Amino acid sequence: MCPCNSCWGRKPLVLKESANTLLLFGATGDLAQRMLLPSLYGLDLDGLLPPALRIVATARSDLDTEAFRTAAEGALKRFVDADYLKDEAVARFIARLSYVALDASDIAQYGRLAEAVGSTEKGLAIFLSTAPSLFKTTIAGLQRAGLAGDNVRLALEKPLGTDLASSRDINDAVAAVFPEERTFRIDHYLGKETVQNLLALRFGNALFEPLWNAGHIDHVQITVAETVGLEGRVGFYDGTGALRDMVQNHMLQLLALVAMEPPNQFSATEVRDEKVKVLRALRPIDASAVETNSVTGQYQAGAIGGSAVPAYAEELGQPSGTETFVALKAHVDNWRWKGVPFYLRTGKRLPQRQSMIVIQFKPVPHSIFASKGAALKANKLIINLQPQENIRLLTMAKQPGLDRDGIRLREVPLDLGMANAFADTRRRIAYERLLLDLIEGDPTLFVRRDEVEAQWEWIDAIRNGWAAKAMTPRPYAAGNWGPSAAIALTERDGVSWHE
Ligand SMILES: NC(=O)C1=CN([C@@H]2O[C@H](COP(=O)(O)OP(=O)(O)OC[C@H]3O[C@@H](n4cnc5c(N)ncnc54)[C@H](OP(=O)(O)O)[C@@H]3O)[C@@H](O)[C@H]2O)C=CC1
Ligand SMILES: O=C1O[C@H](COP(=O)(O)O)[C@@H](O)[C@H](O)[C@H]1O
Repeated sequence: MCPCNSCWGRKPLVLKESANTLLLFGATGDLAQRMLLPSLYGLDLDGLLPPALRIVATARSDLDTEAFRTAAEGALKRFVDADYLKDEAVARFIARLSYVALDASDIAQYGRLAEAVGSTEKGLAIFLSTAPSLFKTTIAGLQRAGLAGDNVRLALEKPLGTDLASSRDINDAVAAVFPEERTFRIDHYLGKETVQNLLALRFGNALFEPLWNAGHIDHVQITVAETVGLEGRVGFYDGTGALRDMVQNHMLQLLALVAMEPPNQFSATEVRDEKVKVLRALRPIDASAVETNSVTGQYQAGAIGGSAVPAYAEELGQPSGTETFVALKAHVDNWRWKGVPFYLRTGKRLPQRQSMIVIQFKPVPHSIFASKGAALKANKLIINLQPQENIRLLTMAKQPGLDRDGIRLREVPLDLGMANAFADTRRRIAYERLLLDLIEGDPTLFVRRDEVEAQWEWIDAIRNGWAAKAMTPRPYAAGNWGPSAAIALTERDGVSWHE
């Protein structure tokens, strides 16, 4: 912590030096192969990794360094766009890698890891891309092997618990060895370019902030729709469900970024202080509110893009009460957002992959065009996170022409998008930003303990409410936007989901 004795320990002591070793747990896993190794390669390609950085990979599989390097090269060939695979860059990256086979649950084996890592004096960044059930022993093993000292940072992948109690348990185990300023909790949505661009849009322009409140905004919609189903993560997903898999982390982070007050600077403490205030101001959706403010669903057999898709229970191999879809109507109880609903929805096997935030502004107070028969639509700001990354402001404009009987208006998008402005920039994987920040020691885009715990507190109330009201997921056919009750959730307020 900061030694200044005047900031109540809130100010992080930022470790300015880049780490010279990255220790990657779970290096043979899906996340490492699909995202982490390609991200590290991308950083290396662009000359962003410290020249001397070594990457020590570890997992249970009985491989040696040569075999791991071959597997890593295979992963790059599969998951990196061929345009960016340059022989020289691949060879340079692969040469950074070494591998140590280790059963992370056996604390006695960590000595071998310490040997491979060597001195931590010049900074060690550790990334746990393993199941959370391994976190406690891993942390104990690292400590015992001398891999947890002052120059060591620890990054943890989600899920950080399954409820507030288990999350506290993990956080306590981490905090016993790694102080908060050296703990980097990953939410990969914070690494997405458009998510960071949301902050630039809000706080880099004079235009939006004066309107960014209940006086001018009617409601906010946040949609994270996926076409994929279980993708082989049977045990994990069925024990988790959409609320805990997506809302607890990614969607609440998006909501917090939309709703937060301007931090006085773009730095870790200030940004996270503002986000946590929003999370704490979320009105609980408890047993008295779950039936009106939440809808859950589970996909049945259907079709997406013309291809037949089996039901969730069929993919799982047994009946289940787990929700694969959730829609919520949330409120942030503070002055800025008084009376403004935040509608959230996420689900698997929806018609298209689409993540977006829609800010629906209120209509103009009086239409001067009504007497001429022209209809006005209220402005809408649409922030597309994926698959397209762009920001559009829907505005009203005059339809060109000499209309004798009046004036015709139409809705036109003002494209504030990155697609055109940065057409020559390589689209980065979200983990590139996060891995670079971990290596360099900047925690701004990582989630602080109080944020995670505020998120869980809100989620636990919803789950307890569902249990108290014996709510079970409603069926929806794969390829639809969830059960019809999710449409009714907004239509009751005269609002339609933006599609
Ligand atoms: N995959 C994804 O898209 C996402 C994953 N996550 C989270 O990231 C973490 C990793 O996910 P993912 O890569 O998909 O999981 P996988 O099951 O594909 O990989 C798990 C990794 O952990 C290693 N491992 C398992 N048990 C041990 C052990 N006892 N000792 C040492 N290593 C062990 C495996 O090694 P080996 O194979 O050699 O046994 C493997 O490298 C999970 O917590 C997951 O929830 C979060 C967001 C997205
Ligand atoms: O964390 C998770 O995120 C993915 C969706 O990530 P995205 O970047 O592709 O939007 C989701 O599929 C997965 O279930 C969840 O665990």
